[in-house]
Amino acid sequence: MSHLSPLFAPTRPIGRRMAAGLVLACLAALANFGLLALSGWLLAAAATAGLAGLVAAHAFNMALPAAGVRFLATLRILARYGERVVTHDATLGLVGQIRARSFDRLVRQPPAHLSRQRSGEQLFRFVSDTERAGHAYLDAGVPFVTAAVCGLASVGLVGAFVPSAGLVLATGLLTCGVLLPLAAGWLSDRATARIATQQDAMHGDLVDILQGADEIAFLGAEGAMRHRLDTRQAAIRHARLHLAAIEGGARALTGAMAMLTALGVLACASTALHGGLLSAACLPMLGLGALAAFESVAPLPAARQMARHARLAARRMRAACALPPQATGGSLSPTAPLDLDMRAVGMRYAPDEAWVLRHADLTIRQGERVALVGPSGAGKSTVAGLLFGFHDYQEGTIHFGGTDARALDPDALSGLVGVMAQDAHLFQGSIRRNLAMACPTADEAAMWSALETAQLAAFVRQTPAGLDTLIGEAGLRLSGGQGRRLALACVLLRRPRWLILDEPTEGLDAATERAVMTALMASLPHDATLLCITHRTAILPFLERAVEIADHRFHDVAIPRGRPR
Ligand SMILES: Nc1ncnc2c1ncn2[C@@H]1O[C@H](COP(=O)(O)OP(=O)(O)OP(=O)(O)O)[C@@H](O)[C@H]1O
Repeated sequence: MSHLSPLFAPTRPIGRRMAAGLVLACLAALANFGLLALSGWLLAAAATAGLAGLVAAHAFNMALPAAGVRFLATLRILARYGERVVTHDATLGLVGQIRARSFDRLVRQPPAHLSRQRSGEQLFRFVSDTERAGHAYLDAGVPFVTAAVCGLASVGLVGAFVPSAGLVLATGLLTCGVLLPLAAGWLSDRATARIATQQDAMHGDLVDILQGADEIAFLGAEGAMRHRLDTRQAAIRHARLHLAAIEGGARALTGAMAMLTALGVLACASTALHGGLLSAACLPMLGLGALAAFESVAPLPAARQMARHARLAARRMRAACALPPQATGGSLSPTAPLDLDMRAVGMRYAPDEAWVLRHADLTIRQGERVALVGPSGAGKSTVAGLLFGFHDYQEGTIHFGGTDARALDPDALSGLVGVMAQDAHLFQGSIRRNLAMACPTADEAAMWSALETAQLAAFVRQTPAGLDTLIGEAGLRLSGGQGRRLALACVLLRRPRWLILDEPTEGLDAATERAVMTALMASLPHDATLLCITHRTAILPFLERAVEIADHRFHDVAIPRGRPR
């Protein structure tokens, strides 16, 4: 059970609902067993009374057992209905709780760790694995507990009438309720693991395909992608068929075993009948009761497979959430200047990859306006990621505002530093929604002011819906340049004291680029820092200092002078 705790341990209210669901499930199974057994007894007793003559038939009291049959039938219906409602409600609650807990843990993990995972696989873990793990109670726990309770009760009752029949029933139930699920589980574990692996990879592929749909179409790679998905799907189908065959075989064996056991129970009961130890009416009661007892063990091989699915899902969730939360607590001093100080930093994305930065020193003082330049792939974007913890570094130290960057509280940092990444994401919805996401407290005047600086206000004004113009998923209804300017407006709206802009004027014509840079520089408070990551020499004259990344280090370089026009 260690894998169920603490990520999967139910809260007290959910635990109570789970327990109530188990009680109702057991009640429904016991009512079913009692109903069949009592009906068998009633029919046989009525028949033997009828055969014994008119007096015996009149003396036979039908009312009480008939009322018992009606009571058990009603109880079975109500308990089954209640069981469905309560167990499903508890399961939904449990899944929701597991999702909330795992989300909480995932978001507190170091961004460097999160950014190394495939987003599709992360999505799968979060959606599917949490559901599977939460369903362990419904798909495996309820059937096993019900079978155990009903099995014990039926063996007890049958054994109370004829002990040898109880022994036969116990042997049959143990074979089908323990040995068969174990054997079925042993045979299906590899297929279950294969399904999990393939589904993991397929969800990763699907997200890749959705995100790169345009590129796949342009490259004419639809066939290759379809083939890849088909291959995975075929492997999943094959494994599922394997599981279905095992489950079907186990069900057939359970059916055969139920018949054999019922015959064995009847044989023992007949011996007792001949010995005068049992009345004839009890014979069908014991036979039907034995058959009814097998109804509760029939789902166990499938439940064992579900338990394995849930166990794998729980293990993956636990692994995904295993890293300790990002170390925080390095609060920034309100008086210390927000200087960035990198000393002898060495960074590479993986131990077997080339160093991006090595022995790299850089100091940027608060209020400086700096361009970070260098050839493509030199490591410019990596520097922004290092400050925010999206990438980890292996050597040296990075301090921001005098505090170790690794220990900085991400919330405090995001309040001070605004980053416009190279692939800045826009959210589906309106322009207003995107601006409000960046700064929920901003009023309309502030939104327009940020749009003015980003040179997007004129475009928004001439659209019929203005700020409420819908921009589509990931800003698809905007041009590349408009999307970047909206992303810039979002960052400016937060009025951060440090601004990191990765290619802010990418996709803009020369005149708009100049207008954006002029308005941006005019809007910055004098103590705000600007770090512009850029290839575009046209924006260098707007800045005070240029730093080039070459040979994995930072080098100050001269800015071509001449005032920007
Ligand atoms: N997530 C990643 N995993 C592994 N390597 C990466 C990753 N991101 C970048 N790199 C590698 O790190 C190096 C620096 O990349 P980076 O994006 O920082 O360069 P850049 O100077 O910003 O390039 P560009 O100007 O083309 O945007 C490159 O060699 C790149 O291949």
